[in-house]
Amino acid sequence: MAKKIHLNAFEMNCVGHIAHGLWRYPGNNRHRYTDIRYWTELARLLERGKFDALFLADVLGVYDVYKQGEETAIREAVQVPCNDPFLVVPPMALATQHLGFAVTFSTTYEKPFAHARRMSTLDHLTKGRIAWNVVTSYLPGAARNFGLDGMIRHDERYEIAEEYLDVSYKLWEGSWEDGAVVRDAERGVYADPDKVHLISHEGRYFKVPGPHLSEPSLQRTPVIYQAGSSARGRAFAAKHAEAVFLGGGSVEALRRYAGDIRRQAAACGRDPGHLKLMAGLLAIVGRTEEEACRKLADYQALYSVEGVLAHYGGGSGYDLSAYDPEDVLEYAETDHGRTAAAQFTKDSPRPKKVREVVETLGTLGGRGLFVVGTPEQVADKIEYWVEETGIDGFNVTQIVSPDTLRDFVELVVPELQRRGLFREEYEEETLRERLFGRGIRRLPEDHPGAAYRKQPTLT
Ligand SMILES: Cc1cc2nc3c(=O)[nH]c(=O)nc-3n(C[C@H](O)[C@H](O)[C@H](O)COP(=O)(O)O)c2cc1C
Repeated sequence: MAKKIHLNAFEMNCVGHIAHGLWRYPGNNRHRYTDIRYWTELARLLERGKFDALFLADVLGVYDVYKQGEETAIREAVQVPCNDPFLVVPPMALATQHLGFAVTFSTTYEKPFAHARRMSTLDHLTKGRIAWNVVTSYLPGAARNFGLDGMIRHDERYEIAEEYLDVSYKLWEGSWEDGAVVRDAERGVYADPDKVHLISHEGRYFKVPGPHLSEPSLQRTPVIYQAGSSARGRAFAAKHAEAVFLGGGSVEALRRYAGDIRRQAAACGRDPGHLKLMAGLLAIVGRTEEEACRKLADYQALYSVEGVLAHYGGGSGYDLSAYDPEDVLEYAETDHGRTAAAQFTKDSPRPKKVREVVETLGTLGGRGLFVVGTPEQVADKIEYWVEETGIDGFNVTQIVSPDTLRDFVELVVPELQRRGLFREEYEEETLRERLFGRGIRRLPEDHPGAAYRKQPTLT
């Protein structure tokens, strides 16, 4: 039987997420991101399309590498203005019954104790439909906004993330026992103190005695997503992630990253089947090929190269305005995102001149899996990419809102369902069950967080 794929919508609480300049496209609703109804309408659309989840990216600073300043990012609305991704989840959860929500949150700047409660609160309110996309951030402005002079070194950010997750697992899995909450009105006992434990964490970066402030939610630990495909990022994903948003713009890079993460997961004692690997997908769909191509031409005419270069500059650390266009872009290690830095250097099949990289970036779809065509043609490419790379699904990027995702829901999803590649109905209650099967509400036994369930009382 054909492998069923997983679909997330890839979004961000801002005007210019990925398709920079397209806020000018007539009828684009992106400017409505500050209206709560924009989000509930989007959530209902995705639920109509039986999507697994809405995946919300986030950053905590302004992109200021390109042309050594923030002007371009602000003028072009490159992920600024940008609002908090957590706060749009409750209204969307109220407007839906099944759709999951994966929210990006960085382990580098805010402490784990308050974050653990925020995630437990959302897991309660969504009835087990919440996921956490674990990132370590890559913008110098974010570091400055949290009182640092500059970014913490790239690999040390992942060391902090390791301890951050340990604290989180202890709070989610090891503090409140099942059955701690008794709600015994006659005896006047809401919770049994003997079943609520300190976590007594003392580590290199965090000191958290506990106990957790939230009572156990359906999933306890939210589904753990991770996005960051550097060598250190892949090692982190192999140990912790249940779902990975892979970087890498080519089939070869995706295949290599996917294989590496699965091999490393097995080496960590995890069943590689307990990780779902997703790639970003830009799909422009028409009822006819001509219609799809006309949409592409209209979108391309408004696509902002300046905006894309500002985005790429922050992600990779490379200010392409400072290079000679005829120079070959060489890999240089920075503390920004190393997946982005590798894309046109180490991951490129041949050396690329800066001029070529700018041309590629300036072309819609230049950075990843991209398809323009009829529903059948899009489904054909989706089948091909899954077979060629071994990935399990996609984060479907919104170009024009809500057109892009509405086209995908109304035209591509039925074709995928017809081919037996995608669910026709939601069957599971929680997000983790949707990814791994009915009854699997909590972390599997082979996940490092599960170890804290077995630990003796920590008080
Ligand atoms: C596909 C993809 C999506 C990402 N999305 C975000 C994001 O929304 N916010 C963020 O701070 N970092 C994001 N990152 C970057 C990493 O998660 C992380 O911030 C890290 O510093 C850079 O990762 P890397 O060097 O392992 O690529 C993303 C990376 C990839 C590959």
